[in-house]
Order: sequence, then structure tokens, then C-alpha cells
Amino acid sequence: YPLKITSDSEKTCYELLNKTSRSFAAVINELHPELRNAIMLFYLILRALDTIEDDMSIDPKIKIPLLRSFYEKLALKDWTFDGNSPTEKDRDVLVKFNLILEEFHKLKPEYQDIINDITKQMGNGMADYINNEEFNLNGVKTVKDYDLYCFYVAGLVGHGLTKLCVASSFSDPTLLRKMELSDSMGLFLQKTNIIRDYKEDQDDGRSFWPEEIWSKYANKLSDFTKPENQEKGLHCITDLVLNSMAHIKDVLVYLTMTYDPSAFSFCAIPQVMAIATLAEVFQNKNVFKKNVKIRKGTACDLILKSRTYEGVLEIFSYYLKIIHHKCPVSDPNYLAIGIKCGEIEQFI
Ligand SMILES: O=C(O)CO[C@@H](C(=O)O)[C@@H](OCCCCCc1ccc2ccccc2c1)C(=O)NCCCCCc1ccc2ccccc2c1
Ligand SMILES: [Mg+2]
Ligand SMILES: [Mg+2]
Repeated sequence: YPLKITSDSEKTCYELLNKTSRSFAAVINELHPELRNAIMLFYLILRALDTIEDDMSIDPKIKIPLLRSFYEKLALKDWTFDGNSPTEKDRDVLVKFNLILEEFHKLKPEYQDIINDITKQMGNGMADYINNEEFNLNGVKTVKDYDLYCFYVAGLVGHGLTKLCVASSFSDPTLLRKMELSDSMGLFLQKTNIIRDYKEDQDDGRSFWPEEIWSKYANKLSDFTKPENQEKGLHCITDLVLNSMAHIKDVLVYLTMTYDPSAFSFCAIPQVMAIATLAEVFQNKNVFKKNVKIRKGTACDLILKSRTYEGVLEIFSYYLKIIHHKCPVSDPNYLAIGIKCGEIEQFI
């Protein structure tokens, strides 16, 4: 669909989108015009909220009220925020937030309400975690906390996207009665990022790997940065990958209920990138040293192949086999990985 830019503020919004996330920008730009601006603005507003959450230089006494009240800024005409540290990578979305607001108020009220509601829930969820001393000091404790945090920052995005797609008749309204499918769409992506971002988060003094899992393999999470602990670290990655695989069936069911071809690609592409990334981080000690990424050429093949549902099934089946074959017999989760791969294979 040709991109028809009608104002300077809209032009700036697309520039901000392309600058803050090449991967999501690529799929959002392909969307049908009916949804494209709504989802582009949904992305920028939540990225602005996340840029406040991610900035470790902002005092929690300032950050917590700002996260909880952020959704109220959506009612304003020209609010901006310049309180991020100069090094915060996406600080521009807050500095130019007035232009995002200008475009946001042009959306259908129904779309504005959906975005408002998700922004409010996410802001409160993020604030709850920073407020909870336990999480702030030692990171995520239980797998239950891990799922709750990922629900707040990504599951809710799935909820909002589902409501926007159903409102514009691009997806099956049944999805509204099965919101756990939307949860899984977000949790699968967020958990993949959290596994991949171990080193980056360690360097930022943050951690999202749940203690309930990593404590089986180390005394403290930073142990995995030492070579002598990396065999154990690989077992921990297996455990985390196994936990993420629990969402795959829901993801595949969700995709069968997304009718519009551009909405299907928009939903399918991040998911196939995630399964390819899981296979890349699996048994890969580089995770403890740098940010592991899938090759550009692979990403292009995946985009082409994920245009049909059969193509998506082939991609998942291919990478599940890779994960299964890469798992050494010595890994404590060797059998569980085989069982989970078999379970999903049957569904495919
Ligand atoms: O700072 C970073 O660069 C990464 O931040 C991560 C973090 O801080 O944890 C983390 O920040 C999360 C809070 C802000 C969420 C922003 C977002 C992301 C993608 C969207 C896609 C479409 C519409 C709106 C969207 C909103 C992050 O960006 N994680 C990437 C995974 C999030 C997936 C969200 C999501 C959920 C369901 C989906 C269903 C279909 C298609 C895309 C989907 C996308
Ligand atoms: Mg972030
Ligand atoms: Mg964040």
C-alpha cells in the first residue's frame, strides 16, 4: 500500500518509527492504510513509555508517578519530555511527543480509546515492578513474576493489537474471547528478547531472567559472564527456551485467526524472527558476551517465506528440529525439550 504522508507531523512520526525500530517499522509500513497510522502511533506512544521505564538515570520517585500518569498526556495537545539522559537511545520520541499527539488526536475515537487503555495498564504495570523493592534490587524472582512482567510490557501490546485488528475487521472477533492467545503473541517475543539481551541488560545493571530458573545453575546471575560457568549458562538458556516454547501453540492458533494479508504478515514476521532467534541463542555461549542476532540474509528469507500460513508452519518446524538436534544429552532438560518439540510438531 503506498504511504500517503499528508502532514509534517505525520512525516516526523514515520521518521521516529524507522529510527527507533527497523524490525517493527518494516512490518508496520506494510500495513493496510486503515490500521497503519493507528498501529504506528500505538508503537510510538508505548516506545515513549518504555523509554521512561528503561532510563536508569531517572530517580524512581520521579519515574513511578510519570509511568502511572503517562496515559493522561494522551489527552493533551502539546506535551513533551526532555528529562531522559542524553544517552537514552529513543529519547527523541519524548522530545517530539507533541507531534505524536497531533497525529494521535486524528485517529478514530475507538482506536484512541484502545491505545489509551493499554497505555494506562502498561504504565501501572511497569510502575508496580519498579515499586516492588524485591524486583528492583534482585530482578525477577519467580516464573510467575516473569510472566506478569512480560504480560505488562508485551502481552498488553498483543491485547491492544487484537482489539485494533478486530475493530477494523482484519481479525476474527473470536480472538476477543481468547485473549490468552494475544498474551502469548507478546510473551513469545518479549521472552526471546530477554534471553537474547542477557549481556546488554547485565551491562545496564538490569536483569529479567527469573531467579527461580537461573538459581538452578548459578549463585548469582552475573556468574554466567565467567567462562568456567558457561556450560551451566547453556543449561539455563535451555530452561528459558523451554519456558518460551510453551507459547508457540497459541501463536500458531492466533495466526490462523488473522484474515487480512497485511495484518497476517505484520503478526507473523516478528514471530518467525523470534523462533529463529531462539534457535540462534540455543547452546550459544556468545549470549554471555554480546547481543546475538540472526543474519540479515536469514531475516529476508523468513520474511518471504512467512507470507503464507504453510510457510510459517515450515519455519517453526525447521527451527524446532534445529533446537532439538542442538540439545546435548548432558543437558538436564534434554528429555523435556524433546517432548515439547514433539508436542508442537504434532500440532503442526
Ligand atoms: O527498548 C527497546 O528497544 C526494547 O524494549 C523492550 C524492553 O524495554 O523490554 C520491550 O519494550 C516493551 C514495552 C514497549 C512495547 C513497544 C511495542 C513494541 C512493538 C509493537 C508493535 C506494534 C504495535 C505496538 C508495539 C509496541 C520491547 O520492545 N520488546 C519487544 C517485544 C514486544 C512485543 C510487543 C508485541 C506484542 C504482540 C504483537 C502481536 C503482533 C505483532 C507485533 C506484536 C508486538
Ligand atoms: Mg526497552
Ligand atoms: Mg523496557
